[in-house]
Amino acid sequence: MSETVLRVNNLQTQFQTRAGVLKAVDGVSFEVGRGRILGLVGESGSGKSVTGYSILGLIEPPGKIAGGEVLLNGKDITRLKGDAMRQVRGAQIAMVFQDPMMTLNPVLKIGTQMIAAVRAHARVSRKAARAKARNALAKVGIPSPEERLEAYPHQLSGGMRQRVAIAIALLHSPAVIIADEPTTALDVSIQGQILAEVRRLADETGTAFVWVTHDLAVVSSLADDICVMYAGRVVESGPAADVIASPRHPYTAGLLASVPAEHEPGTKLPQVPGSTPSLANLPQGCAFAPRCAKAGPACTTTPPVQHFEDGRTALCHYPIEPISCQPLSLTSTTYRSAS
Ligand SMILES: Nc1ncnc2c1ncn2[C@@H]1O[C@H](COP(=O)(O)OP(=O)(O)OP(=O)(O)O)[C@@H](O)[C@H]1O
Repeated sequence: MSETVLRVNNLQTQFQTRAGVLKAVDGVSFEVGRGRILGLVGESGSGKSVTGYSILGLIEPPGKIAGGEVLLNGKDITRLKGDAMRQVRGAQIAMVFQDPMMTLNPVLKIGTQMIAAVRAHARVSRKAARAKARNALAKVGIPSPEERLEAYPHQLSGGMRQRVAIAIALLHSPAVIIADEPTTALDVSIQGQILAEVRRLADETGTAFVWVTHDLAVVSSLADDICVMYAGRVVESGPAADVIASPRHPYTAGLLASVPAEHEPGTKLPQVPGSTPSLANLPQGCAFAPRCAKAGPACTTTPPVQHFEDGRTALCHYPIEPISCQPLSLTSTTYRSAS
């Protein structure tokens, strides 16, 4: 296991609403090693994005981090405020959003924006900042980077804009990048190219990624490790290949069973039968029990975290026995670099 760069411990993020306190993230823990990619997967509303925003200190009232720690290279960043957090964000930990225009200003040239981003965290000349920006564009596979610096965002395709957003995130060689569904809106072949670049970048630069997605096909081929979230909790975690080959939590098994064999990256994860519960009205005990074929009498009480071989976990009273089955091929493309 590579050196841990991000450790999330018992993170709790809540929103005060008219319906009461919503526990959007309820005791989430995971860690990511240098150069590793963690896939954070689950249905809509499971708490993936709020987890990402919490790590970056981007939760605004009526939301708040109610407990837990986010250790970046061993230092708890949940305690940082204002400027101190802004210094960390962008330099040591960065975000890539689904819509690159969350990062890019439509009325400024790419070069102007990237130079400003470099100089926000480093005392360097404009010339040196421009060279750094050009290198970052080249690193994410953008052809003719010098020309692209002179372009406005609207002059680039969606895929190129997302590559620019990734290049901006990489400018300061952050320890961690949180990526929130950054390829979901893109054409499948462009998505495949970007995922291959991301795998290469993680391997070459050592930047760790937390990759938030609905799409198990993406996770199965891109991620080293998986956390499956349901109703604000991690219900299963472990090495991606092992979890996909032999899920131990009935929810993960349901997600996998609902993925067609020829599932293409970019399509939304089909739903497990039943609907996701309202966070304002969760059942007692296991939140998944009402949808679970394996639910039994114990499920009215909070399930324990079961620890299995190879660091795998499942939050379940009745975990599935390990099976030796053929590895499920969710996609014909793998995004692992050759090294
Ligand atoms: N500002 C907010 N106020 C109240 N509730 C919120 C707020 N932001 C998020 N939530 C709630 O937190 C829960 C988790 O949301 P989150 O966006 O993290 O889910 P997700 O798994 O990322 O889903 P999606 O993939 O659809 O974005 C949801 O029930 C959502 O309604």
